[in-house]
Amino acid sequence: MASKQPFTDSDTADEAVRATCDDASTCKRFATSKGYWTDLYVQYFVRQIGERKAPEINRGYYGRVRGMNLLIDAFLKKTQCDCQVVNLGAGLDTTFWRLKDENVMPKKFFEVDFPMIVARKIHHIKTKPPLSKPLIETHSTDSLRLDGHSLDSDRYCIIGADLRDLPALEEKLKKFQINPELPTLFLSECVLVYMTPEQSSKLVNWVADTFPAAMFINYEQVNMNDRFGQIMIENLLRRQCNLAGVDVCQSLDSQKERFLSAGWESVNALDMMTVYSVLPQEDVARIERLEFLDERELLQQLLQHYCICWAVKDKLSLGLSQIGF
Ligand SMILES: C[S@@+](CC[C@H](N)C(=O)[O-])C[C@H]1O[C@@H](n2cnc3c(N)ncnc32)[C@H](O)[C@@H]1O
Repeated sequence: MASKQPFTDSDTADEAVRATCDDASTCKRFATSKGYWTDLYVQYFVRQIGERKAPEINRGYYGRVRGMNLLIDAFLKKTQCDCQVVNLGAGLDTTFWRLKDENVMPKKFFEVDFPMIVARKIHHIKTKPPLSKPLIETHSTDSLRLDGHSLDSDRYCIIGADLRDLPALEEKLKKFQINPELPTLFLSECVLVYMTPEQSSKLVNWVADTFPAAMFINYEQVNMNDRFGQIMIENLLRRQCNLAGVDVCQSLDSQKERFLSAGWESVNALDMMTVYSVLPQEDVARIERLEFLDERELLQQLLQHYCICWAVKDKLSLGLSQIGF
C-alpha cells in the first residue's frame, strides 16, 4: 500500500490560503444581508449570515464588488459578449449567476481554484437547484459533466488546479475547450497576493502570451509599506497565512509594473478610496444610510490599502467613462 505523504509546511500554508475563501464569502453574505447590494445566490454557498461585520468592512466589500462589476460589465459590453471569462481563485464567487440573470453571458465562464475548494463548490451546485438549474436550462442537449474536481457545461466550467502550476493549468483549460482566439477577461480578486511575485508574474505573462485579445482585472492590497499594511500582514501571519506577493503591493506603480513588464498595452490602477468616490454617488448615498459609521478614518485607511488594477491588450482599451467610473 502507498504510504501517506507527510504533512508539510506548504500544506499548512495552502490550507491558510484556502481558508480566505470563506472570509470573502462570509463577508459578502453579511453585507448582502444588510442590503449593500443584491446577490440572490451567495446564500446557497453560505447558509448562515454569521457574525456581525463592522460597517467599514461592509462598505469596503461594497466598493470591491461594485468596482469589479462595473469593469466586468464594460468588458462584456465592449465585446458584445462574444468573449470568455476566466475567474482565477474564484472561491465561492457568484458572478456567473448574476450575469446569467442579467442576460449578459459570455460564450463561456471558467472558474479555477484549488481542488478542495472546487469540490466544495461543486457539492453546493449539485445539491441546490437554484445554482444548478441556470447551468443547463438554455440548451436541451446541454448537460452537467462532473467529476470530483471539475464541472463542465456549455456555458460554465469550474476547474480544480493550482495557479502556480502553469503547465497543468493550461492543460486543464484546453481540456475544457478554452478558446485563445476569443477576447478573454481574466479576473483575480485577492488571489495573486498569495503567490510569490515570480509565480504571479509567470501567470500574468502566460496570459499575455497566450491570449491575443485580453483584459486582466486584479483587485488586491496596495500601499502595504506603512503601519496599517504591517498590521494586516501580522494579523494574517497569526493565522499562518503569508502574503507571499506583498512586494508587488507597495504602490499603484508596482501593481501596474507587473502588467507593463509582461507586455500588456494599457494599464490602469486606482486605489479603492478613489474607486469609492467615482462609483454612482446616488447608490453610495443609499448604502451610507444603511449603518452608522463611527470611524470614517478607519474606512479611509482601509480603502487606501486596496486597489483595482486593469490591463488590456489588442484594442480592448476601456476609458474611465466607458466603465462608468
Ligand atoms: C480571498 S479568496 C477570494 C475568493 C474570490 N476571488 C472572492 O473574491 O470572493 C482567495 C481565493 O484564491 C484561491 N487561491 C489562492 N491561491 C491559489 C492557487 N495557487 N491556486 C488556486 N487557487 C488559489 C483560494 O483558494 C481562495 O479561494
